[in-house]
Amino acid sequence: PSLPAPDVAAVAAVHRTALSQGAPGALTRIDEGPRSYHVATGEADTAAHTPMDTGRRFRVGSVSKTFTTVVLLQLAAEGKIDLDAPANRYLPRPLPDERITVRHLLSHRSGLYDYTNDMFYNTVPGFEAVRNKVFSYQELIDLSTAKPLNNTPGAAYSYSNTNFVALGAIIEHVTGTPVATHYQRRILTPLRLRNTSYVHPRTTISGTYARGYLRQDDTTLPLVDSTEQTVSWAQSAGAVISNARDLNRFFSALLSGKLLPEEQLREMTTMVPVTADGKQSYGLGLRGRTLSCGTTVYGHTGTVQGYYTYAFTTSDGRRSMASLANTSNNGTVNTTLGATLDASFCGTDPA
Ligand SMILES: C[C@@H](NC(=O)[C@@H](C)NC(=O)CCCC[C@H](NC(=O)C[NH3+])C(=O)[O-])C(=O)O
Repeated sequence: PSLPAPDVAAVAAVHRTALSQGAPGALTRIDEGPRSYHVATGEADTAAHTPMDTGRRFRVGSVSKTFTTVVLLQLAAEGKIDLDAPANRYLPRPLPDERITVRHLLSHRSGLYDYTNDMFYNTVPGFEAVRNKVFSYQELIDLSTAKPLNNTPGAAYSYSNTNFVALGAIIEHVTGTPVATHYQRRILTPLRLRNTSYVHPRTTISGTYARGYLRQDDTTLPLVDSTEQTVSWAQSAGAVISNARDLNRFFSALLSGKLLPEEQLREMTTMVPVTADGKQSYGLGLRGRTLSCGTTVYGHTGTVQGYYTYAFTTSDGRRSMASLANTSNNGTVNTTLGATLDASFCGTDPA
C-alpha cells in the first residue's frame, strides 16, 4: 500500500511550534527511494547565528540502542550469544539476579534500575559533573545495582539505560573487540554511513554539526551549550553521532532485511505494547509507533543533553524520516517534534 505524500508544510509548522516552545532549531529529512524531502528551521549555532540545515550531524542519544541491538543480534545469528541465556554467562562481573536474560536487556524487562535518574536529577549540575568524565561499563552497572531491581526479571517493561550499557559490556566481553569496531565493520562501512561515528570518549563532533542547547530546570535562565561532552554516561546506550540521511539509510536497511537474517529481524520486531492505548510498543532495541492514519513505523527516539531525535521507517523500510530539535530538558518540545511522524508518514497535520 502506498503512503500519502509527506506533508512538508505540516513538518515546517511543527518546527515553528518547537521553536516557539524554546528550540533554537529543528531539521527533518524524509527519504523514499530516490526522493528526499528537507525541512530545516532556526539556528544550528545561536552564537554564530548559523542557520540549521538538514545535512548537519548531531548526537542521536538512544537511537544508539538500535545500533547496539543490530550488533548483538548479528552475534546471536553467528551462534555466539543465546538471547535466552542468563546475561551473566557473557559478563565479566555478574548482575545481581541470575534470572536476567540477554533478551530481558534488549526489551527493557530486566528490572535493572536506571542510574541516570539520580545522575541527572538536577539537570545542569548533573550534566556538568559528568560531561568530561569517562566511565567504564562496570562503573555504570555498579551505579545501577546499588539500587534494588524495579521488577522481577521479565515481569514488566521498564526503560533503563543500564540494559544497553550491560549489552555493550556483553559485546566487548564475548568478542574482545570494542563496540566502536563492531559498529564500523557491521553497520557503518557496509551501509556507507560516512556521517555516523562512535568517538567515545572524545568530546568534540567532527564535520558539520548542530550545536546542542540544554534547558535549565529554572526555565527563566538561559540555555546551556551542551555540545561538547564524552556521553560516557551512556556509551552503547547513547553515544552515537549521526545525521538525518545516515539514520534514514540505517533504519531503511534494517527493516528491509539488509542488516539481519530473517529470524533475528523477526525477534527484533516482535513488539510489546508499552502504552495503555497500544500506540507505542517496544521490541528488541526498537520502538514502534502507530500513527493517526493507522500506519505503524519502527525506529527509536533519542534524548541527550541538547538534542531530541526521532528516527523511524515503515515496516518495509520504503520511507524513512529523521527529525532533530537542538534542545532538551524541554518535554513540550520533545512531544511537539513527534508530530513530524504524522506529517511525514500520514501526510496530515495531526493538530
Ligand atoms: C528517553 C530516550 N533515552 C535516551 O535517549 C537516553 C540516552 N537518554 C536519557 O536517558 C536521558 C538522560 C537525561 C537527559 C536530560 N534530562 C535531564 O537531565 C532531566 N533532569 C536532558 O533532557 O537533556 C529514549 O530512549 O528515547
